[in-house]
Amino acid sequence: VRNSLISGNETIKMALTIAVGGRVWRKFFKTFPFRSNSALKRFPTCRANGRLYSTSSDVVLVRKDEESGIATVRMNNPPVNSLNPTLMVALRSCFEELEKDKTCRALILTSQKPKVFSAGLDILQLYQKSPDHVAQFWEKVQDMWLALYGSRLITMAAINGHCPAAGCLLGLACDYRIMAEGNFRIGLNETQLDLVAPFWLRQTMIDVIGYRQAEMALMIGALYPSDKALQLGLVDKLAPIEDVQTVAEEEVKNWLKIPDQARAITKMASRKPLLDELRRRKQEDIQTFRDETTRESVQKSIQQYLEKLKAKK
Ligand SMILES: CC/C=C\C/C=C\CCCC/C=C/C(=O)SCCNC(=O)CCNC(=O)[C@H](O)C(C)(C)COP(=O)(O)OP(=O)(O)OC[C@H]1O[C@@H](n2cnc3c(N)ncnc32)[C@H](O)[C@@H]1OP(=O)(O)O
Repeated sequence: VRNSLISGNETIKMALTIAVGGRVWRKFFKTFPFRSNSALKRFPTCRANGRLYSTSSDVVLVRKDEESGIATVRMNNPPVNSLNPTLMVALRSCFEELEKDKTCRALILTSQKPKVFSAGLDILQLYQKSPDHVAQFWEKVQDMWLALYGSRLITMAAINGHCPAAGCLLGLACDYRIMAEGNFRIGLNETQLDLVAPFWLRQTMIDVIGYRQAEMALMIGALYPSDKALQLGLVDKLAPIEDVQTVAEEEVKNWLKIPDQARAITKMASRKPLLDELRRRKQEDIQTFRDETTRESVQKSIQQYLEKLKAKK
């Protein structure tokens, strides 16, 4: 599925879309439905209206520049932006609101707390929890990823610190990654916790750094320092930590010179197969995650990992 870029029918649909001029975006969204409206209603909204705006829970801060159409989305879940249900729902809601905002053209995803972009999934949510809890948790991961990976916007990760596991998942879902120079690490270290990255996350890693490097990185659960990540193509640019945001804004401005429509259609042409595959296999993926994570041996590994984290101090 992954290798067949886009079917003949879809290519014709896209060509028609381009041909109809004024109604182009309506057709475009019909061809590539990014989100479900019913799902939107279930989540807290986060309007980006030109001033610093925070969601009801304050875990996501959004500032949109009305002139340029660039929104900066800051994760604000101290101490390490671990992705708990509240943060994931707020992120998803935020991505979807920005998607709907016709004046928004780009989003920069970053951390409010420099030195840690995100510590990945909240491990405590995976430890000694009921299968139902774990299943619901995983659906939130999927939905957050679908909203970001399937976004029509220019998406840029301003990785201003450590970026392991699901932190890296967020970065990989973006179009471009700028990371802080220095002693910060990024990668998919799931195997170190006895977890297996799901097919859609593995695929994005392969798409970004190529098969051989991705296979190796995933097997050993590698966390790379930023210079090595640059060399592998896991990130696209490095900047001093205090400049990551500015460099991201400059990069977005270059991307804004490309017409939105052609850029977004091109992006969707390459991402649609994977988006569709996850949508199709969503329940199967949830069941696998639930069954794997609640397995006794995995629970033991998670417990040991948590103990190691605590013992660090
Ligand atoms: C076929 C498919 C089958 C199955 C699928 C199964 C799995 C799919 C996997 C899905 C993909 C994603 C997985 C994940 O994201 S798992 C999370 C992995 N994350 C990590 O390994 C990072 C762990 N954290 C760190 O390394 C450091 O905290 C970090 C980020 C480098 C920052 O270091 P530092 O600033 O020194 O901060 P501390 O380590 O002191 O941490 C402060 C505080 O936060 C707690 N904490 C850290 N990380 C997490 C976390 N991820 N979840 C929950 N809590 C975390 C830490 O314990 C400290 O707590 P304290 O109470 O001691 O203050």
